[in-house]
Amino acid sequence: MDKLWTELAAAQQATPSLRALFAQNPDRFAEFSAGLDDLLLDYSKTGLTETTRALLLQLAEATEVAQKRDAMFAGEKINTTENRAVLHTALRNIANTPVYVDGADVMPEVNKTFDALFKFAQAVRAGEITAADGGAFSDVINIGIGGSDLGPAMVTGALAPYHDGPRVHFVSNVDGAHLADTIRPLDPARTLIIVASKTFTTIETMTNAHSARQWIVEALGEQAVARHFAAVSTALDKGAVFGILPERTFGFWDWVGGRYSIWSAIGLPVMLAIGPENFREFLTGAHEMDQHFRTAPFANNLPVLLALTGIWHRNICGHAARAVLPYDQRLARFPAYLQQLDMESNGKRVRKDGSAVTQATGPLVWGEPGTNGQHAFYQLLHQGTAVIPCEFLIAAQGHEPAMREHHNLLIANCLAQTRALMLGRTLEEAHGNPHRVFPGNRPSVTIAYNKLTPRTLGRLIALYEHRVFVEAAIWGINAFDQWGVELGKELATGLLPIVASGRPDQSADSSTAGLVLHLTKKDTAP
Ligand SMILES: O=P(O)(O)OC[C@H]1O[C@H](O)[C@H](O)[C@@H](O)[C@@H]1O
Repeated sequence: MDKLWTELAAAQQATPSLRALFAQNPDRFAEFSAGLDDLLLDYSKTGLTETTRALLLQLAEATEVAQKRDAMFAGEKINTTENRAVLHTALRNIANTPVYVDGADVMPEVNKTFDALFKFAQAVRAGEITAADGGAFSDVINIGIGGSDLGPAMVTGALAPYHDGPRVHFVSNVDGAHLADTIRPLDPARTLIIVASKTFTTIETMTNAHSARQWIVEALGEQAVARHFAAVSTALDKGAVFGILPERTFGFWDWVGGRYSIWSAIGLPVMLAIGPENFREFLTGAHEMDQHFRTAPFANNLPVLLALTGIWHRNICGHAARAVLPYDQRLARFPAYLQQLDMESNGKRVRKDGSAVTQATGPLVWGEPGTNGQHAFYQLLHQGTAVIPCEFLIAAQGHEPAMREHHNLLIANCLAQTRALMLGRTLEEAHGNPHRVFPGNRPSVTIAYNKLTPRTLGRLIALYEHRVFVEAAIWGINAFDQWGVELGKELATGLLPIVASGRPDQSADSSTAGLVLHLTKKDTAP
């Protein structure tokens, strides 16, 4: 395997510029793109050549990506540090083929849970499950954080044209401002609150849930809690303690990672907003990508190819970041969603066996929708000293046919950016003005699709999930644990009494002690 890395590094040195690659090969687009129906991955504007692509495909083989993929789908406990299977794919297994964990088929339980969820969502939407006063719910607040927030919040935003249910709001931050600003315009009598937490112990979510409970109790009385709350968790008993009825408590399983949980009961706010049928379409799209990932030859396999561009940029070219740039306003939260998916999964420094990695792992992932980003940070993408590979997402059609002129502008801008990054502008083309020179040769991939439907969104998310999987498989790391978030949580718990008392003890370092004193002194501001 070391030999492959060495050969890749040598081949990279010999790679012509993107300008040259396109000049040499008029068929480059056709040869360096792949698709699944209308979903197209164009990676021709990266430096990959036939040689380096072949080497990367060999690397995927040498690191047993296919075997690791099959082990995941088969329900093997590939999350070794937590001794768990990884089966978010079972949640969208609309083919309903059996999926075994510890010898038992999980599909009957999955189907039962979806039946209950869809029934609940439909009844709330139809005004059959009502608020304490017998009226319908007009608003829903999802209280959750991390995977219990980013997935449903992103998907709810992305599928706005399909909303025909109650308005859905999201509260995640423990900063009281988030809850306060969300509830201010809402009527507690018309509001359903979902407490979404895999563990039901996350301090931010529990704190927000208790304050929201107080808001309901103060306005409607203690007896209203049962009618105004629902819970989503793997710890079903903990919801009952909170006063949430068992029939409004929806479970999922330890084999669903938080950042992979949008396909589970965590998707309840989405089901409420767009309805069970559209949610099923969303699951169908993801299932189609799963099937593609399992069966397509690697040379045409979208998650594998997207992962290989990632490996090329991170490990062979040494680029530390990648930008995700949806030219799709409704995907505004997609970069934030991917930050958790990618960085919490692949921000690791030891392999599965505990040995230190010898290759760089997950890059910094960031981004904003275009065209907005163009007027903000694209300066650095084009002329900054760091090269940041970009991933553009764009639909052929918007949901606003009467505004085609807008959409044409969106497409033209997206393509112009990929072209500008690739071509750059020479000193000669810039008439000798160095400030107007663009180095160019900056790579990007473009993911294009017909329209951002529930099904397409399902495919897109599954594409990125499996991309993260393939990269982790090549690096030999566990993409499914997140021990790196624990230390901060432990220290916060230890600091809370000190902050509450305003009296740091001997154990605090001078910076922490100084900051505690500064932040807990009486407000003397004018
Ligand atoms: O759903 P919960 O158990 O409340 O967890 C919410 C989030 O918190 C944790 O800190 C993890 O880093 C995330 O992966 C998780 O999604």
